Amino acid sequence: MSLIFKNVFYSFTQQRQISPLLNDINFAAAAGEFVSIIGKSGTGKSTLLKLACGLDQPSKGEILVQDKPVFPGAAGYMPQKDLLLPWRTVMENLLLAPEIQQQKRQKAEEAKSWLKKVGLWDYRNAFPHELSGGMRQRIAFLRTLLTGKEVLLLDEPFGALDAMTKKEMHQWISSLWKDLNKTILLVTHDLHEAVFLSDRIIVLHPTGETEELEVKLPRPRSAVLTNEMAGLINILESRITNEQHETII
Ligand SMILES: Nc1ncnc2c1ncn2[C@@H]1O[C@H](COP(=O)(O)OP(=O)(O)OP(=O)(O)O)[C@@H](O)[C@H]1O
Repeated sequence: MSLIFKNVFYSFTQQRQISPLLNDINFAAAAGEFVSIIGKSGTGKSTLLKLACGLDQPSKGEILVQDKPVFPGAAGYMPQKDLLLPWRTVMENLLLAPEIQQQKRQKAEEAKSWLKKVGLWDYRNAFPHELSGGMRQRIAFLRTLLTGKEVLLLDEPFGALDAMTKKEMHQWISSLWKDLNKTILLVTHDLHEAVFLSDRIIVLHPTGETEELEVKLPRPRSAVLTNEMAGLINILESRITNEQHETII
């Protein structure tokens, strides 16, 4: 397993609620699996990703990334905002982290090859303000890929994009991911996105508990909403809105 949450509890010290924000979270993501986390606002999705990044410690329980206790930098992280530095070109942004880690020369070839592969080579010397929202997110995703980590944590990366660009990004990530063999944990509010991209969806409830839904639809998946997809989205919607939940599967 690439990522394991074992009996994880988490409370903020200054938290007003009596029960913990995350309440005995258990799940595992296999190598190469695409898992999404959905849930109402404030249920702790971003907190869960923060723990998976090793940026904070659970109050109780264990988090393993590739069979080792998580540490900062064990997984690649992509936030909702692309955080590209406006004064650096696309290539310079891609090579920022390698530069700090003194791996710029080794990673430069890899960065070039990714830019060519995804059709952004002509933009290598462009500055972020010269790119569309979708292009910026592609660069931000490539930057996460260049970390070379097996586990990638994506926190609502397409949340700020318009509907059409978002759809294009779904197709793009999905076709890229099938050859990557990376484990992806995606936090999203978009149920269609979760169903289109995921092998498995974890619903985080306000009680701090979870339930899971396996997405058994064959790939590549239809860009147009099918009856099966709509059915799954309905199930997820009812699970999110109904706090008195029973197990889905
Ligand atoms: N540093 C903090 N100290 C205290 N409480 C916090 C802190 N950060 C977040 N919280 C609270 O923890 C809860 C979960 O926050 P989190 O951002 O993880 O939720 P989320 O499910 O990702 O929300 P959203 O869907 O709105 O992004 C919220 O009620 C939030 O107010």
